[in-house]
Amino acid sequence: MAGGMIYDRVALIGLGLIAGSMGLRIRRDGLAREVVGTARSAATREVAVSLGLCDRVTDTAAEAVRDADLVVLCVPVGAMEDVARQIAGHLKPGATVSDVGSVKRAVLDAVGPHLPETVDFVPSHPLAGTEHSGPTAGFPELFENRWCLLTPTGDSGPATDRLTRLWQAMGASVETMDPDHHDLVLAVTSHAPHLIAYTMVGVADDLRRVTDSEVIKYSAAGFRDFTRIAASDPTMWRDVFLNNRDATLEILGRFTEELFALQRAIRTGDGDMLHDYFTRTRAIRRGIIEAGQDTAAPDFGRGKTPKGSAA
Ligand SMILES: NC(=O)c1ccc[n+]([C@@H]2O[C@H](COP(=O)([O-])OP(=O)(O)OC[C@H]3O[C@@H](n4cnc5c(N)ncnc54)[C@H](O)[C@@H]3O)[C@@H](O)[C@H]2O)c1
Ligand SMILES: O=C(O)C(=O)C[C@]1(C(=O)O)C=C[C@@H](O)C=C1
Repeated sequence: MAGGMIYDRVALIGLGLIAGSMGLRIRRDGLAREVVGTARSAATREVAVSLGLCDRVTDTAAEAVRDADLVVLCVPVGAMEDVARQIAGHLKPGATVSDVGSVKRAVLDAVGPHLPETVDFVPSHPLAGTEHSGPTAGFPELFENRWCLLTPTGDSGPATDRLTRLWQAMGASVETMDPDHHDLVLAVTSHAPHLIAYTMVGVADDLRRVTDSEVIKYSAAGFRDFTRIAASDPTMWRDVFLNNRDATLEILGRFTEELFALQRAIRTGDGDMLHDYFTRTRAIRRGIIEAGQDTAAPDFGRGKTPKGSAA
């Protein structure tokens, strides 16, 4: 469904999974008159144009943001400051600058100080992704039925409203949130789970010598899901952990305590404890489904075929 034109010119910096999905959706539904993209490598820029992720590409970020009324930084969290420095002197007065980083406080602190007072900075985080990265990974339905969290600070009401309309037109439900609170919530729901998946797949890899290829051959569904998550982009996830250190360490501390309690129950044969624990966690899953938030069907994104649509 077309959402009508919301911006005149949108500039996407870094042409990977998220920027690609935004560009395809914005162009498909006419949400901007023009989408300009830029990436460091000429090969990525060429692929982006050939796939229609943007109308045109520029060699530098400084050129891409010229006359753009929305600029979205779609690079790994650790690269945001460098990009902010490159674009700062070239932004159109009155423009909105946003980003899609998975961590919000560190990006706010890294980008904010470089931006002129004539622009509004409205950070965003679409809670949508896959384990694939790069310009070929994007698809226009990525944000459909997903949350997008905005963490504006200061006086950016009209800019936030307009950006909200864009994310909604791309299929997302939008909420605003305090950046530190965002980082704590995401440490629980995304960052720690990714680290646990990385660890579990690492353990299986260590065991390979003992089990030969059985770990892969007899991979059950739970472990397969872990391997999908653990196949995510290494640069992106390195930057997430380095930039959401305190919240992630806080959650991992709690995780370790719970793990020890379960370990003890197994060792002492405390079946009641295990049963009670698993009953509690099952209720949480059922609550998510009843709230209609189980949009992350296992195949969604993998085959780039949204739930319910024909392959
Ligand atoms: N993948 C996900 O599941 C997901 C979900 C939500 C948000 N995010 C966030 O979105 C951002 C982009 O992630 P993605 O999945 O699209 O990644 P991606 O790897 O698909 O794309 C990142 C792009 O940034 C470019 N890039 C990397 N380092 C750069 C640098 N130093 N300077 C300029 N460009 C650079 C890469 O070449 C690539 O074009 C990240 O901040 C990530 O935390 C990712
Ligand atoms: O489905 C996936 O592959 C994801 O991991 C996406 C996911 C997540 O849900 O944790 C990963 C990182 C983001 O910042 C947002 C979404």
